[in-house]
Amino acid sequence: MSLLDELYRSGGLRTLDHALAQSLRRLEPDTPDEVLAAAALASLAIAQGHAGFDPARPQLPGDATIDWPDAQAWREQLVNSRWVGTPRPEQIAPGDAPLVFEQGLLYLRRYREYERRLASGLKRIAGSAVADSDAASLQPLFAALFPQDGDDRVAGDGGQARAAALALRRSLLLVTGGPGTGKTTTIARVLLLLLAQARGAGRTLPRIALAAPTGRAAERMAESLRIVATQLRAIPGVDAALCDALPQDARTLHRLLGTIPDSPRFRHGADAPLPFDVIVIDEASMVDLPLMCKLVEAVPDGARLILLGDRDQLPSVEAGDVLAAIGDAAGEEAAIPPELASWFGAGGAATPSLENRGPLAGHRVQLRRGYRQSDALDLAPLADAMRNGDGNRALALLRDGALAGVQFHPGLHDPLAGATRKPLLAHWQALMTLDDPVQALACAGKLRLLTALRDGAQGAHALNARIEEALAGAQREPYFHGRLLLVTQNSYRHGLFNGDIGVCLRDPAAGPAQTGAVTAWFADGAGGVRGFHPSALPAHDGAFAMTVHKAQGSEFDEVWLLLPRHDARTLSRELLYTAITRARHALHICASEEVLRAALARHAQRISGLAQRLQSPVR
Ligand SMILES: Nc1ncnc2c1ncn2[C@@H]1O[C@H](COP(=O)(O)OP(=O)(O)OP(=O)(O)O)[C@@H](O)[C@H]1O
Repeated sequence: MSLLDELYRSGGLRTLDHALAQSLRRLEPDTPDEVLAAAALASLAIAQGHAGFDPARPQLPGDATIDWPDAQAWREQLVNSRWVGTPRPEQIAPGDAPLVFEQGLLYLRRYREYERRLASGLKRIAGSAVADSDAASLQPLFAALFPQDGDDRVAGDGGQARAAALALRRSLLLVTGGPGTGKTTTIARVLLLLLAQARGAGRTLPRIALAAPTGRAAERMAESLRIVATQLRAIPGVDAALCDALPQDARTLHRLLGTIPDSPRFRHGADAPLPFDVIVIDEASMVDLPLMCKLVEAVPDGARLILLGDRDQLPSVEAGDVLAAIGDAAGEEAAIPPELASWFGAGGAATPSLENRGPLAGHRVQLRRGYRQSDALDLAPLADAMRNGDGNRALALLRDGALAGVQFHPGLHDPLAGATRKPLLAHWQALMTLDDPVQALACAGKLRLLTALRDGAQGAHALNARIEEALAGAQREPYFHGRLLLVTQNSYRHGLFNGDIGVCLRDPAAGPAQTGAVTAWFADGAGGVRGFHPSALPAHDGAFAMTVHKAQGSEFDEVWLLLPRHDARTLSRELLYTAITRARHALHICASEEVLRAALARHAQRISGLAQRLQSPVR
């Protein structure tokens, strides 16, 4: 049996992957079987979140054991195939070859081009000079925003102040850090400095855009920014008029770039750059390779791009772990620009030296200290252990039971049965007693059951069905009073986005038999709500339980995390870290020790050539 047939029969390939290989065979029947198989695997790689396929690390989903070809011989066959282009790194791949072999990876041509274009776009932004100004005039405001005296908590570990200083001097900046390390707080201060800088130089104020990959993340970003703006007004030496000029709203990346109906293209791109001088993207770890490429190409020359994110979270579902690659290429830490070192007193001189001299060196700051303290939840030690994949430490902490707000239920595979059923259902039953949409949505955000899987007995679908039945009976109406909904598709027409959560409420004046009296309510992002007839909604699911992937970018007061009975490839330390950091006040983990340990031993690693491209000098 040919390798391609073996792969297809094993069930690991998708029909699409197989069809690509078959079409190459039809066009040229002599194409070696290994080349066809590699083409199918390059197509499958995208669906698995990789940018390309590495013949030295072949793998299929499922348990099939395949006798893989020797990696070196396989590579040679690929580079000698007419279907495979081998352009130089900065060269556009030839249009007549659907595949590209480069840096040891076989790419679908389109994804290789996304990587090449993204790398070249990031280098363009990193290399462009920022508007020069008299830095000294900003020093008093900087000192007010980032006091350097040891007692003041705003000085923190210096990471926030360093990020701000760098943002003044760099047109590309990556600010990474875990939840509550002050990314939004810092960026609000940076924006204020940039506004003050422009005003001091007599220039028009910079046009600022805030965006995030999902509607929920954009809403959270805008909310945090509004809170920080209020705090900033109270700082002596900060001009309230400048605080008023801070942006109040954030949008999704799709909306920022301008979707064109039924097209993967956007209105803004290299030919029609975004009309902004400063572009800040939150939750950048969720942005996939094609979208980041399109964003970066739409950043106008001379504009600033600031990416905020937590690289330890799950990478985007689609291809590429872009934030991690940019982080790797930028190196660990950036030094304070020498011209601003005096702002940091004695500490300014002791800045890290830059070992890494690539084009992105000096463009990243990692915020390390967490500020979002809750007396109710002591999450930091567990989050650190999980982030580092330290199974022994994580389990010791969980078994010990000494972390406030964290409860471990070892071996509990069904929280909807036994002693945990009642308290879980009680929360949603309380939701069903509410009539006011604002209150109901606030109540909805308090508790969420998170699962690693979508399908199967422990998947989000089955759990939602069981919760819905428990709440409203087997004969329930599809949109019963108190049902939670999760939007699974972006709809610009509705202003509803993948990940948005809504609640169905019956009009209190309507009789029980009255149909059409249920409205699905969603937050409008400005403290209000918007109602939709359920039949008019874009694609949606139930939302009492949801996958960790869907919960990314959201937070809940109480999180119940349910892991599958048996280890699964989707489990990883990034998935666990993302899940537990969704909790604000209480966290319950239902899992066996073996599955937790196996998950923490696995990295949600993505195969990509981006970091290497970003490290090579600009030509
Ligand atoms: N230097 C600081 N001193 C005191 N409090 C701070 C400091 N930085 C941030 N905080 C507080 O910590 C909390 C979290 O800050 P912020 O929302 O900016 O973090 P974040 O990294 O953007 O979080 P997330 O990843 O959840 O979006 C806020 O309540 C903020 O006021």
